[in-house]
Amino acid sequence: MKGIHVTSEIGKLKKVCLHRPGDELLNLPPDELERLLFDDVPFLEVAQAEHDRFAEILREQGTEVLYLEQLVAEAFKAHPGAREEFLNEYIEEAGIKGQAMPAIVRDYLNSIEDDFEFVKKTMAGVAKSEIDLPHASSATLDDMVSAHSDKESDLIIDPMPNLYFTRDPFACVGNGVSLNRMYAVTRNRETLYGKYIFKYHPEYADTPLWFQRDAASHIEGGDILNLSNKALAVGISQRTQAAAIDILAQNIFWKTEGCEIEKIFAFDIPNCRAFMHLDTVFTQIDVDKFTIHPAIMGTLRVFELTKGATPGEVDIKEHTDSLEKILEYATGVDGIKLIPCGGGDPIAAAREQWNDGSNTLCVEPGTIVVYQRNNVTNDVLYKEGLNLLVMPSAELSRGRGGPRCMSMPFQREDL
Ligand SMILES: NC(=O)NCCC[C@H](N)C(=O)O
Repeated sequence: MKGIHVTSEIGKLKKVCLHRPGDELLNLPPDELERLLFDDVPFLEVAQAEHDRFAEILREQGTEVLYLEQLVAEAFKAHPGAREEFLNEYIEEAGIKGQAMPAIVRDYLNSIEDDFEFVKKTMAGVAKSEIDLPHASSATLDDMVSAHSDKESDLIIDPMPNLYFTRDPFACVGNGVSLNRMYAVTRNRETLYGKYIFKYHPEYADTPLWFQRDAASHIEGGDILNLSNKALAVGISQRTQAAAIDILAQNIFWKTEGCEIEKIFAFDIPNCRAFMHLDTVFTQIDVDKFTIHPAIMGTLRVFELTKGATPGEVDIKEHTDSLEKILEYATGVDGIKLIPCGGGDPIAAAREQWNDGSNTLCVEPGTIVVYQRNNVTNDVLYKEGLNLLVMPSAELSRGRGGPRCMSMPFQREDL
């Protein structure tokens, strides 16, 4: 089957998009970690081995694994001119200082003939040591200072270390995609890759977009959960603004064709790094089960958005029932059970949520990929009868994301 098809969080996973961590993790300057939204410098070789095991686990379940970098290279191959268009946009958004420097870096990147290597290089970033820096006669003062001053970074273009969290820059909903505008500049550049896949890739070029990367407000895929073909949950979080959910609702209900979603449930979660997205505190693992970080219970407000009666109108109401009841109403399934991360121990819950104990990837109802390190939560899940596919996680978890964050389903079987 061609194209995108995702109508739940749990239907059998047929195709998924990953990104194998690459040289972008070698270009991570330790004193820039906060700005780049990363928490440590991982050991690349081990991170890649862990990631390869993740991909292998998915293939063992019959899932086709697609790689973001490969899809972009295929889009360039299929459409002459796409690579040049991408490069122009990439250079414009790369934050390169000086007037002479952008053209120099552009030529340098363009000299990489192989599309796949070219794409990976744009992801890795560019260091000053790689190119001939401009000299006084051919450059502005800004070029000179940024190229040669010790006070400046050793990098001309930042790496994109968060790319292996393919969940966030775009999100598949039904047969379309929310091409996101991200909270931070460092991650907004990642959405360019999705833009070119959904514009030029032979299998995905006609995908409708429910959100555009130049929107006025930000939304990230970790906040978008497909509860059913008719219902979406979206977090209001550090990364997703309520105003972005208004835009999404307008697009889905009124401005675009082909989306089956009739109800959007907005979950207002605390605004902090540990809970950056809804999927860091809440993921669906079976028809009637969700994992949840207990710390969000009690503070959570849930709003329901539906199509209004007159063009452009969206009706909004707040739900005051328990979360279980709201989820029963939203999914149409009775007897919803919430399984707390950390098994009820607040210290274990906080520790394991920090390492994404609530961030599971469901490959079919009741079968989930989890990080090995979250043993307290994993024990609880075993006892609840879940089938756990356990993956190594010492290095990948340093980026603050788990199996759901590291995957973007392109196709799931309908339930
Ligand atoms: N869906 C997710 O929760 N993704 C994890 C993203 C982690 C990344 N370091 C970030 O801060 O954006």
